[in-house]
Amino acid sequence: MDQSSNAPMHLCHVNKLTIFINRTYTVIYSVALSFLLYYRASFFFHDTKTPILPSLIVFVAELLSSFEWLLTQAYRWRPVSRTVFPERLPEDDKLPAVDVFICTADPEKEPPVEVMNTVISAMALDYPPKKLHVYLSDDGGADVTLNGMREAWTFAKRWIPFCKRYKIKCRSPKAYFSAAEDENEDAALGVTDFIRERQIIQEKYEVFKERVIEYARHSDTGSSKRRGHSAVIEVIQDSSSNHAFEENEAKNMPLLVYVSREKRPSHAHHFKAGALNVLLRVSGVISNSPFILGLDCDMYCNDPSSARQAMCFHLDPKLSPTLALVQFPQKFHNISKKDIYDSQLRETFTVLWQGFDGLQGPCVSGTGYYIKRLSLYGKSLKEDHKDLMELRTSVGPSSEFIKSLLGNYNPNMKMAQLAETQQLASCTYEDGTKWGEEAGFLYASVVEDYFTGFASLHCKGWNSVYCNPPRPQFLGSGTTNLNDFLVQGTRWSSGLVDVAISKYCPLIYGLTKMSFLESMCYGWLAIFPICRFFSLWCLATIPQLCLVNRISLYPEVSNSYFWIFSFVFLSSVLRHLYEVLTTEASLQHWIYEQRIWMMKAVTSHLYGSLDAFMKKFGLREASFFPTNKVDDVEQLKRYNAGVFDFQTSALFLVPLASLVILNMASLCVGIARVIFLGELEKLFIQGFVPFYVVVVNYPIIEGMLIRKDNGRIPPSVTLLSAIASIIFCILGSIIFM
Ligand SMILES: O=c1ccn([C@@H]2O[C@H](COP(=O)(O)OP(=O)(O)O[C@H]3O[C@H](CO)[C@@H](O)[C@H](O)[C@H]3O)[C@@H](O)[C@H]2O)c(=O)[nH]1
Ligand SMILES: [Mn+2]
Repeated sequence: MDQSSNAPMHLCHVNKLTIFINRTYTVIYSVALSFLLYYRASFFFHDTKTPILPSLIVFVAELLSSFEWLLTQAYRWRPVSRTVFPERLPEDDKLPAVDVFICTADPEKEPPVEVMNTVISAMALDYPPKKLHVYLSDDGGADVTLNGMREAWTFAKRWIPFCKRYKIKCRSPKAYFSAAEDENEDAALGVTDFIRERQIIQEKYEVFKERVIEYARHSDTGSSKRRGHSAVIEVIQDSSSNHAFEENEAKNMPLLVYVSREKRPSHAHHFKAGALNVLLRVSGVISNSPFILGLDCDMYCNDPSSARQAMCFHLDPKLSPTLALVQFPQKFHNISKKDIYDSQLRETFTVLWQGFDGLQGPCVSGTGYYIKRLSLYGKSLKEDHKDLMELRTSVGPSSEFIKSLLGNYNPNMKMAQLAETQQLASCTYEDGTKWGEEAGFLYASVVEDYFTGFASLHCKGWNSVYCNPPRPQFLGSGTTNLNDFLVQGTRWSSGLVDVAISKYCPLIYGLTKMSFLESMCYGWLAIFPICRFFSLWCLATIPQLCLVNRISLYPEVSNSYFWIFSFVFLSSVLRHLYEVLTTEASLQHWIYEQRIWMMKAVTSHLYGSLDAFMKKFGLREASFFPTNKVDDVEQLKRYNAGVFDFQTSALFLVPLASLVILNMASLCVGIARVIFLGELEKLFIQGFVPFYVVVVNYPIIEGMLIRKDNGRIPPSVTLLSAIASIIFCILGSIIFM
């Protein structure tokens, strides 16, 4: 390791050409948009024949989507990418310690074998074992998880040395053994010892897996257990010994700790943020590492080098004083070539986060980040932390924990500390403290990651970086059916809109606390669900209703504004296509995104926004239903074949189907008018809107009218939707006439 040289541990690349293209586009498109909005606005003064209401609604929709578009330009202002040189890090004994936090909540939706694979992969990170501590938070309080951890520990004692000896890259045993040989890039392939040993380990893995499955069969995984149970904290170790730290050192094993916080139905538990805060406290009195790797239970380490890669930034003296976290992208192991739901979240992790990175850095993205512990303690530490009384009111009464905060702390576990963890994980510990408001992960939104990154980190002067190396460092399971996808999208929208309509709205609160462009990025995330559901609902109904009622909303072909509208539409579509193609996705994927973007806007974004408003007015309670990580064989088959699976709630299906029916009907009226009245020139744009909606959403039509399998849209839903769109059409006509 060359420590003496001054070579940098990381580089940041600014792509000048991309920046030039992006900024030029922003300018040209802004001009076109201004003309478009001018056309609309002047319409109210000149045209007195046309009813005002439809034009007004369309105008508001256009204003909102223009505003949304403007905010996204911040992400295009200065995208950067980064390279790291972990080989230039200091010696192992100079590396800081890392605590890994893994959260699981429900053994039925999150298969224990997979969760254990994540645990094992984290234990096998390429990092000094003495400096690695893995904590699993189990909100399900399930026996299978605790027993699974004990089994995982035993298996890891064989697995870790094997991985290290043969430099295995993929350290989740499940992923490793299920990959084809050439995918694993095994350096020692062909060496007889290696082949023999791999065989033995594979058998051990099968035994381990069977035992966990067996536990799951007999374990109490009922929902009553999930809602209420006492705290269980256990350092996993061999039953014969009684000092985990010394023993681990001898065996070159990282520390492994099971944490199931106390939960009572009478106490709000604040979902994942609550779980993470318990982990912060419990780990504080056990290992108290200065850095934390946050992982979801399905996100296994696909490459052991992530900790070292992250340290390339955290140990850079120039960056480190203000650097709160290094974020890796979320990537998924189960993405189909025909990713019809855009489960890979392409735009977020290939375009937006790079743009964020060129400013003050991306927000915390839930999983796959290395964060500085100190940055999470909020106000309590940045200000004078010698005032003990104030610390007590802020982080609670535990003196062991306060000792850990003050830094003069020797992380050497004693029984007393372990007893202290019971108190730290109890559901009353946070009463009257600042946990969730200033300290730790924040509770005000179910997208705790986004909100914490915003209010606790970037607003307080911390920065972050985004590291997206060619080999994915972490791989999780993406959603593979429409239902999970829309439910997840609804939760995200709800959590984001929570922030938009709170006093923390980034477009106001953020302006004085961070750079203007950074607050635009945060602002876009908070308000896009509202903008999109509103503008999409309007554009999917108003021009169509007007077409049926012979009200004209757009300029005729002969009008010069026709070209403005055409340019705005075509260039945005082509711009999207360009981004899709330059981020290694296919032409087909571009259509998938256009479609799922519309589908999400009229369902998830709508319901999420409503949910947020209802919570605000006290009409609903916050909820967090973990995403299902168990694949239904049939649904998975459809996803892989690129066929929509419409087995989801009618709440999602009816809006989708009704809107498509309405658009089909208005398209027919439009065609009739063109044929019989020769109104092509007059109707071009207004007829094109439903045409585009129908073409892009063809799978919905197929699901209603053509398919006969289980995944189609049930006839009853189609009927209901048809009735809904007829009623809508009649009501609309009455209002607009
Ligand atoms: O009460 C809860 C609910 C969830 N979780 C865990 O939180 C993680 C994320 O939940 P998941 O169901 O996978 O939700 P996703 O929508 O896939 O998660 C994304 O969005 C969340 C915010 O809504 C972020 O916290 C996640 O990191 C991010 O991956 C999982 O490990 C869960 O076990 C808990 O620990 N306790
Ligand atoms: Mn997830």
